Amino acid sequence: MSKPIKLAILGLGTVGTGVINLINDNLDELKRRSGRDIIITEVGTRRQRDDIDASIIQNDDLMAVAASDNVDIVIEVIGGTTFAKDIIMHAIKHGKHVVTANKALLAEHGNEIFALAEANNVHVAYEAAVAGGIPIIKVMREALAANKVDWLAGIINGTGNFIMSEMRDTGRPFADVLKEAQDLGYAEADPTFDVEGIDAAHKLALLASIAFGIPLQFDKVYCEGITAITLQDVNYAEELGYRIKHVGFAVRRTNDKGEEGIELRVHPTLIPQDALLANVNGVKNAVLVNSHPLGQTLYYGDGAGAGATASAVMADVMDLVRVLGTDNSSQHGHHVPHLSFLPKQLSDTPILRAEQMITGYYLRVHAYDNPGVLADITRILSDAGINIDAILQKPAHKAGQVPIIILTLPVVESQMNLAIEKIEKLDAITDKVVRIRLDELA
Ligand SMILES: NC(=O)C1=CN([C@@H]2O[C@H](COP(=O)(O)OP(=O)(O)OC[C@H]3O[C@@H](n4cnc5c(N)ncnc54)[C@H](O)[C@@H]3O)[C@@H](O)[C@H]2O)C=CC1
Ligand SMILES: N[C@@H](CC=O)C(=O)O
Ligand code: NA
Repeated sequence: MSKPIKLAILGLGTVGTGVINLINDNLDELKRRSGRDIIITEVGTRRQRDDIDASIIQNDDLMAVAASDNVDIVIEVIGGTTFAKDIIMHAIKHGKHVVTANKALLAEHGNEIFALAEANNVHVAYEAAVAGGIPIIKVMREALAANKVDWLAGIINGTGNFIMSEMRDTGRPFADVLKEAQDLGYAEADPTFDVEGIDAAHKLALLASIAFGIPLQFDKVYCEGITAITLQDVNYAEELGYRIKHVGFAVRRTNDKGEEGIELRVHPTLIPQDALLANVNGVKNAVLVNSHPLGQTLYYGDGAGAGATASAVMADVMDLVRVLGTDNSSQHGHHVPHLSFLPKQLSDTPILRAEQMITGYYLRVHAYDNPGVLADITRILSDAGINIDAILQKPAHKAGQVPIIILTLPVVESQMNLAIEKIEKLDAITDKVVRIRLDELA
């Protein structure tokens, strides 16, 4: 019988505890699939825990655990981008394979971390970092490896989707639902990462790199969260046959000169109610990938939570167990490149600036119900070359002001900015124009 595979878990919060539970529950499955005993030898924890097996060494010196001779694979689930980075670099330098759920760290420092891993002939696996339990990294790096990806669109933050779904279905207040998402273990340590779209932007940066073969560029992802979305807009969108979802888009575009660019954006967006992504609710995530020649494929499941995330962590461990079991465990043998494409083959295709992005729009304009105001607004839009798809004028709600809802066809953002500036200067307009993107891609 081969030697057991020895794991260290750094951080015993939601995910770390989920991994211990999974191993206890499914030990037999793991062994029958890998042919090896998989044992946790050490954990890195701030406080001693009396609810874990006495054979596991508990250590508050995480650096020592990461370099221990008693460990083959280091699982980093402490989160954050400073200490977690030091510790992963330390583990790599000590020849350990690493499994991490830390999308913030990889989105911001992945280029450096992956390069160090390659130089040290070890792997950094990160299935849990994107869309929780959905095996999207494996799918994109392996199952779709023969395809050229044109675009992908995904609901990739469980907390945000849970909040949006609950608010729409029950009218519960934002803060109340966020608290529940935290209690369920879905939210980040700092939940502004969830509700301001930062977590989704981290995940989109990772997905885009493996989809298009570009270096990680989190700083170029356009990012809007869900905090400005009101129930009023949710309801108007529903009246018009749309649902508002927080979606990440990575889209390859070619301009009329044949130059390629990539749109990377996360934001709330209206999508048709009968679209698949419109019906992904609660903590579920979904990623829709359009690739050539396969066409569209959709991946769906729990995007957060202890069990789902532990499933992804342990799927990576199982892959590494197989690598460790081969004679040649180096990247030249059985290793799928970290970003799916060979490091020297990553391309410098530019990421488009926000003003160059193309989407449709939902506009909510508040105006005094004067004769001609609607004509003025539609003239400004048509002068800017913007096609209107639908208009809804609601009854006056305060002091003779009417909300006017306009849906437009796709337009370059810079054009829409100019049109909105002109609309806001009209005398009859009382408030800033509310704008939410609308995307038929999803
Ligand atoms: N909760 C979820 O559903 C998912 C979480 N993730 C990622 O997994 C990672 C962990 O997330 P959670 O388990 O939810 O967080 P958590 O906050 O529940 O757990 C983190 C644990 O690490 C410990 N820790 C932090 N710094 C430490 C240090 N210096 N020494 C010892 N212990 C330390 C904390 O005390 C805590 O117990 C994060 O990177 C997160 O983004 C990824 C996918 C899903
Ligand atoms: N906070 C994240 C956890 C999983 O990545 C989320 O809610 O999606
Ligand atoms: Na995943």
